Amino acid sequence: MTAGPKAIAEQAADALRSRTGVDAYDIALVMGSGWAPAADLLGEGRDELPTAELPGFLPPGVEGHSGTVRGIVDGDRNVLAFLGRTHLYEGHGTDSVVHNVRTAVAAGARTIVLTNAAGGINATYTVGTPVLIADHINMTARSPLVGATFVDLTETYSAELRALALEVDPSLAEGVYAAMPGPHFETPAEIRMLRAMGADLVGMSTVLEAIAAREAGARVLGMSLVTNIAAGLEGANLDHEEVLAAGRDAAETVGRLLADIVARV
Ligand SMILES: O=P(O)(O)O[C@@H]1C[C@H](O)[C@@H](CO)O1
Ligand SMILES: Nc1nc2[nH]cnc2c(=O)[nH]1
Repeated sequence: MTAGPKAIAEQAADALRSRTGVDAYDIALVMGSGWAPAADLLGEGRDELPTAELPGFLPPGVEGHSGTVRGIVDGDRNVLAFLGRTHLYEGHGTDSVVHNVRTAVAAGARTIVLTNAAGGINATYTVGTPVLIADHINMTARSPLVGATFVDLTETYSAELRALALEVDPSLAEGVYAAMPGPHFETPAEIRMLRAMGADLVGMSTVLEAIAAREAGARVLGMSLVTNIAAGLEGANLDHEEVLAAGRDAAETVGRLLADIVARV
């Protein structure tokens, strides 16, 4: 009988421990498209290894997702940063999407920071705006959970962690993140639908990882970087290069913000 996803996450955590010599990580971050350079500001990188060398991880499938995991020493805390993620649209199923979070929890992390690149729907957002995720709308119609695991999602994105982030920058916007299956971007009609549903941001990741983190009892902080205005709300067409370029431009600002928030967690 093949090992279940949580057993594989335990194996990945054990492999991580033996590779880094770190017994437990305090906090884990997932760096979305364009966020990897921000990780350089999180503290002294001590270990870095390809995630594909750990059980259950797949090689990177998307430009801007390096497929490495970095162990960072931040004062007296051990921070784990996944420089990239696996997306649902890569077609490997939900367990592959949330394996990073399950491995981080198995390695001791009880705080998970999920970052992503997103399209801006809220008219007050401009490209380069970091937005705290207050809640999400899961339009993927998928869940990483199977069976009668009725996980409460009332406070998926920790109010305590959001308050900490707002202490760092009281001007931070907060918004609702809608996750679409992708990999295609949205039609203008879909963006109008999401806006009518109350979404401020639209992306293709994060929500399944957040659900898996909540099932595991970890606190979640979610942050989007608005890398483009969502389809149809402004003239320009959308492409991944634009997303990555916006991430590079904002890396210093969002990296410093993230470092200041992580230091308070
Ligand atoms: O990993 P994230 O959600 O940041 O990646 C975003 C969503 C798509 O995967 C890609 C589109 O450009 O960037
Ligand atoms: N679904 C979706 N994901 C994104 N990631 C970055 N920009 C976008 C966008 O406009 N739509």
